[in-house]
Amino acid sequence: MVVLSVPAEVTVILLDIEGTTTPIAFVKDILFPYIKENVKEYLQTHWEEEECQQDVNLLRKQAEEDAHLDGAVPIPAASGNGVDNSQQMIQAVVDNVYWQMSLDRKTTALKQLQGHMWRAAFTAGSMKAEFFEDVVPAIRKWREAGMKVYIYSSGSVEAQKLLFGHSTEGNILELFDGHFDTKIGHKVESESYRKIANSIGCSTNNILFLTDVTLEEASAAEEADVHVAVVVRPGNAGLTDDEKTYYSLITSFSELYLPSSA
Ligand SMILES: CSCCC(=O)C(=O)COP(=O)(O)O
Ligand SMILES: [Mg+2]
Repeated sequence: MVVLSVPAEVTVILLDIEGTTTPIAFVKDILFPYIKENVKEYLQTHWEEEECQQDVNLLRKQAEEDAHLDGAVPIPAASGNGVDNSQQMIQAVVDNVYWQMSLDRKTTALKQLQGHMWRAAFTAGSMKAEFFEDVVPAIRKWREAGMKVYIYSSGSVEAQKLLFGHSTEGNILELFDGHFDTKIGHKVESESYRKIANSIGCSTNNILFLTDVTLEEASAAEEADVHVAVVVRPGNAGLTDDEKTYYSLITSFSELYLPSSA
């Protein structure tokens, strides 16, 4: 088995979700289709609720920022009352969500609505998150060895808690010391990793970030002096020969060797 030695200065392991703890197929074939199939009905049912209106306002602000992009779908300002107005607005939000999802955008606005929508499916037990089989045993071992373990995903913190709280392995939220999402900054910006270190109360070089995305995520983390290992999983995007040479690669969390656990 390949073994990757974790530098002695590392005290925190920061985990991506999609393609790292969880198969991309679970996200693309279960989580995202659920949104597409249910977004219209969800908006119609919850339209008058404050949480739903906050989600719509955030999506509208994002749509304004996106106005210059090819194919962007505007969400008009609420101009009047009445069923027709609400139905037009709902259709605009649905079209905007579909457009953003067609580009796999990671905007806070889209991720917030998605998190709220998944709540019903996870809490009803009709959806259970999946993890690669090495994930839970490895995290338990890291914690026994004294590591802190955090999640950093584009999925909202609320969605992350649903995922880890309702999984095929039960509720495993206790395995994490905390969660970060795009509210701290996007995963492709190195400043986000500095803010995470600051929030945890450690230096960036005390963190090892595990992700499947080399271009921009791994590189942004590295730029902030965070240690990075790229996780190669079935279904993940392929890596170039240069990326394979440049990055430390693991195919399972069990390949990480912690000197402190020897
Ligand atoms: C609770 S995570 C749901 C998956 C998701 O929406 C997503 O964007 C995953 O992004 P990641 O940063 O974990 O690759
Ligand atoms: Mg990922």
